[in-house]
Amino acid sequence: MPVLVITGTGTEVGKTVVTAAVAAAALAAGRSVAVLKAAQTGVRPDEPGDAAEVARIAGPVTTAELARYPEPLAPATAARRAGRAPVHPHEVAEAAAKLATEHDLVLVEGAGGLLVRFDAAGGTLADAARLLSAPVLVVAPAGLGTLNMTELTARELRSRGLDPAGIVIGSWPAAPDLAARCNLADLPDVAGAPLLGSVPAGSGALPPAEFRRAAPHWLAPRLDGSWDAEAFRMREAPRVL
Ligand SMILES: Nc1ncnc2c1ncn2[C@@H]1O[C@H](COP(=O)(O)OP(=O)(O)OP(=O)(O)O)[C@@H](O)[C@H]1O
Ligand SMILES: C[C@H](N)[C@H](N)CCCCCC(=O)O
Ligand SMILES: [Mg+2]
Repeated sequence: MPVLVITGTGTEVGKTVVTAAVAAAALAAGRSVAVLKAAQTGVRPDEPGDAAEVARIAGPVTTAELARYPEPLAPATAARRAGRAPVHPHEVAEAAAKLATEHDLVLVEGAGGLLVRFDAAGGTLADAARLLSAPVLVVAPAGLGTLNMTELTARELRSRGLDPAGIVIGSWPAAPDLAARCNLADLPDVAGAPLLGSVPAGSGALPPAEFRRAAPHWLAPRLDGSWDAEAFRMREAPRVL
């Protein structure tokens, strides 16, 4: 199933920008793309959320958002405080599976890092990825502190039988410092997964046409949507179909 789950080492690491880059690369390769933001927090009803931001920058993708809560918090906390129903992992998996029947590629963006809770039972994006048997892309920052966070995320994925498909650096500085430069060699080692690209800092603010032209060059070819199950070593049939 053509679902790629996009998580990160935390919030504000560039998941949305990376999602847009992957979407743009897939669109440029002639593929149809859907972007599912599992739960959007910290955005008012009249504001564009992450999925809309991807569409703005990357181009014509189908967008979906399962719930929106105004406070900038973890979805479970924001839902509880708003007195609203949370989003459960099986709902994320079902929505992604449905979109996958109609698109060549479905990108599922979480909220914050991998273990951020979606519901009061402690359900997370990792649970949704597991239900989908989907590969998980890990977005990481460039600099010091990244190795530990990335290894923790990759280990957690593996402990759940999930596959860290690779790492993408969400915001690569124009003048990378020593730690950022060293991370290029060390990240694949600590994560046990390839570095599949890096998005230059500031590119989220590029004119969309320029972003779309450049995006395929920031990513390894397999992230343009031409990847298949084998490339991402998917091990099991999807459970929600
Ligand atoms: N490569 C980039 N170019 C431009 N801006 C960036 C880039 N990476 C991150 N940013 C900026 O940093 C902030 C966080 O990025 P982004 O929204 O992609 O993070 P996120 O990981 O998706 O966070 P969330 O957990 O809220 O979904 C945003 O304001 C975004 O505009
Ligand atoms: C509001 C923010 N931008 C994200 N959407 C939610 C991030 C939740 C992080 C929770 C945590 O890890 O402490
Ligand atoms: Mg985001």
